[in-house]
Amino acid sequence: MKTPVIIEAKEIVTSFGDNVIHDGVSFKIQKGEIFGLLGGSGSGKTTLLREMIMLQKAHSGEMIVLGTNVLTASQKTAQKLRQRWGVLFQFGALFTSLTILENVAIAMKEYTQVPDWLIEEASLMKLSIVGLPPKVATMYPSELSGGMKKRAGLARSLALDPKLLFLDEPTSGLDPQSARAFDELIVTLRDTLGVTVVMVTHDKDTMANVLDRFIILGNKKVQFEGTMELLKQTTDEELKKFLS
Ligand SMILES: Nc1ncnc2c1ncn2[C@@H]1O[C@H](COP(=O)(O)OP(=O)(O)OP(=O)(O)O)[C@@H](O)[C@H]1O
Repeated sequence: MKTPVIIEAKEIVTSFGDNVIHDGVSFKIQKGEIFGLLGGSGSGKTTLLREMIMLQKAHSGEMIVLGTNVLTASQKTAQKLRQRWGVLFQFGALFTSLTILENVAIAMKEYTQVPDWLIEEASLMKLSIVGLPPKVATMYPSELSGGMKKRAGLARSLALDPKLLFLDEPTSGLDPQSARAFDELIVTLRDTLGVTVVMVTHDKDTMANVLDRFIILGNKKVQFEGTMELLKQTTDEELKKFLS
């Protein structure tokens, strides 16, 4: 049976004024994979991710996410769609004046009619899924280490039980040990919750150990799409840089 496609980018063109960032970018992300957006600095990885989650609009092409072309989606469709994915931005962005439990509970409070006691239970469960102990619930972001903050951010992105997760540079700013532990957590989440994960990363270890497939952006186009095994066979000197 063919694996369903969760995201398909077709001939995406993006420009900021005269500055063309993507000029005909196409790729597919399949259900259940951990997919990477790679490329040199300024190649347009984050912009592509922002286009998938409707924070930015491509100039032309199609960006089909969970069956909807997000470039032409109505406001109502867009609002519903946003509840079907979770996002963890590079700088975590936890609300500093709220406890960790309150941070995790925000989306549930806003988008569901679930009673408060159940939201609290569910939030504690999300914390446990990402490997944080219950005592963290009453703490504030400033009291947590970088790795714990990332985990709390991840717990928050899981609040509405999304089947799709977007992560922007998830291991940046973490020490090597925390970064590898976070990598393992991503794989565990995919294996246990069945989420599809899309991430921007520069991290060579993440690339080798976590990603099932990835694209490499360069010269405004997709220079490579496939697995690490496939990349190892490349003779292209520019692409080889992603192996070392
Ligand atoms: N809102 C914006 N207005 C103007 N230019 C922008 C905007 N957002 C991004 N750019 C430009 O688009 C290009 C791609 O940026 P983007 O952040 O997507 O690259 P990236 O591959 O994620 O880079 P990095 O790895 O350095 O984070 C850059 O040249 C950037 O300056």
